[in-house]
Amino acid sequence: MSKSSQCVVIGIAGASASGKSLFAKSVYQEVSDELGVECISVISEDSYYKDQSNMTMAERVRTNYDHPQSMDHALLVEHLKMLKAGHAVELPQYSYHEHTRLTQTRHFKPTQVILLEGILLFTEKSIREQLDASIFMDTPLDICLARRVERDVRERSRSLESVLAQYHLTVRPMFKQFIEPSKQYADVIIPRGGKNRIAIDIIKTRIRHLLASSEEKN
Ligand SMILES: Nc1ncnc2c1ncn2[C@@H]1O[C@H](COP(=O)(O)OP(=O)(O)O)[C@@H](O)[C@H]1O
Ligand SMILES: Nc1ccn([C@@H]2O[C@H](COP(=O)(O)O)[C@@H](O)[C@H]2O)c(=O)n1
Repeated sequence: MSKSSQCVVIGIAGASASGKSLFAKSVYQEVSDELGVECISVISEDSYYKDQSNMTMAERVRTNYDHPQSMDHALLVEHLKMLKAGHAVELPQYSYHEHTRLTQTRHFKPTQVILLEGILLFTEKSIREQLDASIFMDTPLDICLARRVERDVRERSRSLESVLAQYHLTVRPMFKQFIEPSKQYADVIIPRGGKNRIAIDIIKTRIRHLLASSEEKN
């Protein structure tokens, strides 16, 4: 991407397991198949969970990962500003097994469109100010819970008991306190989740327009 090109950031928020990643992945796959991998990329807010390498595993397990303070949002905002200015960043890599950042980072160059997905994105004004469009995945919580149980047991090495305990202790209460109220900041609210075909097509059309108008300017 040349420094004069625009870098558009589309935020995708919503409950855990509401389908944010799947939605972002589907849009990414289809846009990159059509227009090339160099024009679009995905960043997960989860990469910006705070580093906890100085804590014991017992302490890490007790962290409330659904509270805004668990995230290094200042670093995320700094990176978004750098990407928008045409500079590459060192993207942190996160381990759900270790509950902390990995030591290695990923060298990440700006693309014309960045899909940024995460539960707490709209709760911070400083992040909202960096978003060019905001999408909220409005999937019923019971469906999110069923999907989270399956995903966390399969992909995040969790037991059924730990997923349910965490859900009652932090995931649901923090959704009610922080995430659900942040829906008011969305430009588009998408029901049902990551496989909503019409929503994927609408966002793809918007991206095509953004890319076309950015080419006209250059
Ligand atoms: N519409 C859907 N139908 C069926 N499964 C879905 C749907 N949306 C998401 N999933 C599945 O639910 C799980 C959680 O979705 P994911 O996209 O990881 O959620 P999030 O990023 O919001 O936490 C994943 O295993 C995903 O494949
Ligand atoms: N060490 C961690 C870090 C995060 N979580 C949970 O992940 C959820 C956010 O990710 P999604 O892909 O589901 O949006 C969040 O609800 C945290 O509870 C975790 O369990 N362990």
